[in-house]
Amino acid sequence: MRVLVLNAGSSSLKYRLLADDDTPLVDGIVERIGEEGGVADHTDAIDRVVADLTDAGLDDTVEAVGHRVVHGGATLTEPVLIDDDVIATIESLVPLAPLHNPANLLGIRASMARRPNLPQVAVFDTAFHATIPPAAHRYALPEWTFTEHGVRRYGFHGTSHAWVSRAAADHLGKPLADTKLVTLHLGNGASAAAIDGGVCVDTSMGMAPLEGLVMGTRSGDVDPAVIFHLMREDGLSGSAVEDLLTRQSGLKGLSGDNDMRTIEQRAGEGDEAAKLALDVTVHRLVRYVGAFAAVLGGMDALVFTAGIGEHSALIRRRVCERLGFLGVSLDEAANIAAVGPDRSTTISTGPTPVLVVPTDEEAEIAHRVRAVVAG
Ligand SMILES: Nc1ncnc2c1ncn2[C@@H]1O[C@H](COP(=O)(O)OP(=O)(O)O)[C@@H](O)[C@H]1O
Ligand SMILES: CC(=O)OP(=O)(O)O
Ligand SMILES: [Mg+2]
Repeated sequence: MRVLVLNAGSSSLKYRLLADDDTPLVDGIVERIGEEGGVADHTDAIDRVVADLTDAGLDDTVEAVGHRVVHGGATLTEPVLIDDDVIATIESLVPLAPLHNPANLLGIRASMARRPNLPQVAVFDTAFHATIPPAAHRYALPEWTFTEHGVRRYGFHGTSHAWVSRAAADHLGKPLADTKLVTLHLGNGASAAAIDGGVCVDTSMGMAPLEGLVMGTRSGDVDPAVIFHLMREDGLSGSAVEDLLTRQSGLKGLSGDNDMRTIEQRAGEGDEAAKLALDVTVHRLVRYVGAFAAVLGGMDALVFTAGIGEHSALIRRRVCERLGFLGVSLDEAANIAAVGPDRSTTISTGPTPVLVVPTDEEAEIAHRVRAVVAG
């Protein structure tokens, strides 16, 4: 079955048409959406996909469409055929994934309007994290916040964490069922996961894709007191604080730029704000790796993936340098050679392997789509 996959992230739209045997027939990415030098918004990005498929003469050959959907909430924990109820649920979760679910819905609606007779399947970032036990998914808040408002940790990037955990076990030559992994998905959004025997037991993102690591424009962890303080002292409204934490913070808040390539270049030229952005990013990563190694009771391997994880030798080096106590010993030649790989690479010679594993959310989504359509 030929599957078209639409993977809308906060800053990019990745798309791929996969043949029966997974060969990519059309493969593209629209980057820096809404930024200088990029297209204006996700609607323009979708137009680019349609044009690309049409130019290739393949638009009519699509047999099913797979949509990455970031937030599936408490009920959508498996890939599903999209109908009106599914759309309504995804829409109701927009406040919890404001940078993502609207883009995912745009893709779904555009695709359903153009091809109403094709099976359209939603694959959720949250699904892989549904196994996280209450000790890790509940916040220390009163029960009603959970029962009435679904306040809990959901976790994101699950499609990627699932894919790279299997690929990492393959690369190590170990059964996934016997492997404890910490996976770091470092893209524009970033999250860590603790995976025990293929089952996710903890992750750094929370109710929304806002908690945890430092991201392109998102703060990651902040003391909630910061929010009340700014509301009181600066008169910020709730939505102004939300905008501050989701769109004006992270790398962008610290340095003015949200693209890691630019920040690395500026830091290399001695720019203090860019250096601080790197320092805070690295420190937060080290903190989560240590915490998740403790959660797992030991780590068989550490995995780097996604845009920064796969391409930034600098971030990998700086994190690994601080993990000697966990059995990591960086192989710098392998680390540098791992830049831009299309296969997994080991970059630590210590007892604990560190792997660079290219993620493939599109392939993972296509497999899920075939399984749903096959029933
Ligand atoms: N060669 C590179 N060196 C450092 N960072 C890189 C490199 N290539 C891409 N990146 C970073 O990867 C991030 C985007 O990752 P990606 O996984 O594509 O994001 P998205 O969350 O939009 O899917 C950006 O911060 C970008 O600067
Ligand atoms: C959930 C999330 O943060 O996704 P992305 O990294 O693609 O923005
Ligand atoms: Mg992404």
